[in-house]
Amino acid sequence: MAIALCPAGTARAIQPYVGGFKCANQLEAAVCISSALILERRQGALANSFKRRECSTLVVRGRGLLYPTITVLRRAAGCVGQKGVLAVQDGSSPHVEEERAEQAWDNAGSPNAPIVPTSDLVSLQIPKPLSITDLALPPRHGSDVRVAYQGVPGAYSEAAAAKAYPRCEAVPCDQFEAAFQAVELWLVDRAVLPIENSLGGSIHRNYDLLLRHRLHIVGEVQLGVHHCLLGLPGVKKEELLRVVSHPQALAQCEHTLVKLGVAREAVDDTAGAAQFIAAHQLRDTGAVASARAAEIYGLEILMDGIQDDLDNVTRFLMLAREPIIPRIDRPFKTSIVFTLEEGPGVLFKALAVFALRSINLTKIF
Ligand SMILES: O=C(O)C(=O)C[C@]1(C(=O)O)C=C[C@@H](O)C=C1
Repeated sequence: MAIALCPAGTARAIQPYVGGFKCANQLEAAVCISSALILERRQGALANSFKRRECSTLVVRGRGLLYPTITVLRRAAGCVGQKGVLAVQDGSSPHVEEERAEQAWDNAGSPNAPIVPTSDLVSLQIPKPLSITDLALPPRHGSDVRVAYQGVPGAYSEAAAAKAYPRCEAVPCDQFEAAFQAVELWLVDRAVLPIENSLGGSIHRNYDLLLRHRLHIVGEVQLGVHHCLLGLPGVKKEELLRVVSHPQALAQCEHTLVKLGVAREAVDDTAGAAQFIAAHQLRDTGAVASARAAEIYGLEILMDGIQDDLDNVTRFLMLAREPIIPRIDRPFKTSIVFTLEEGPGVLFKALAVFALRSINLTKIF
């Protein structure tokens, strides 16, 4: 199953809706959902019916800022009980994404229900498109969830993804922005985001990312982070002049690194630091990273368990396009962001809302 979009080659992805592509004054989107369905939307008019056809493609077309909403896609997917998949186009060369629809969607609407009315259509921002070349998409290997993480293989975020979704396909992204966009553009199902560490505290930058994007927290996982000092084979730790790693990892190993008397340099992720040393054969440079990173990049473990506290735990959030609707049969954790007008006692009053309903607060940020 495959889709190619926008023959003119000017399509731009629209965030955060699935399959939204703005092309000049027209919108085109396509999603591949099954081998037996086409959703047709006529130019300039709102379609209100789905047509079943012998075709492997679901296509939605419209003029202006129409957008195929998740409702549309869900409903369409409901026709065949399969999950939709999206193709992305950037610039003039058409990119085609292929994927098997593997998961049945919950609560898919009736195929005959009306499409979202025009009044519901909202203006959408048009972000810089994420191109397929920005995010290499390996084959699925039968895994059931694709999880984007920031870093390269061997990063702790990859381990967190595997802990949360043991059969997942972890998709490396060079930046958190790319991981978020990958979810928003339906290239992956989830993104994993480190949010807090037992030694370093809150990761403020990532809280800001949560505010800037419209993804929802659907889970969390706590991972024991066991840092090693890595170097090229044959190198002794006394020979190191500098150590590179993610700033959080460097902070978590402060005591050891101070004792070693090395310069510290921050890079994007721990495993990336290991990869960098291996790629440039840097004999005077060490990396703070996982034992798995040592294995992947052919480095030696010069010191093991170098974090300042043996119980070094990082909490990671799992993000998805859609929220989980909390059930009442078990407790759910919810994150709320709000602002208050300046004034005496306003914070007290806001918190009273929770206290009066016996809602336990685990963290105020
Ligand atoms: O660089 C990595 O390996 C990451 O997964 C990032 C990260 C972080 O951002 O805190 C995750 C866990 C550790 O606390 C150190 C680094």
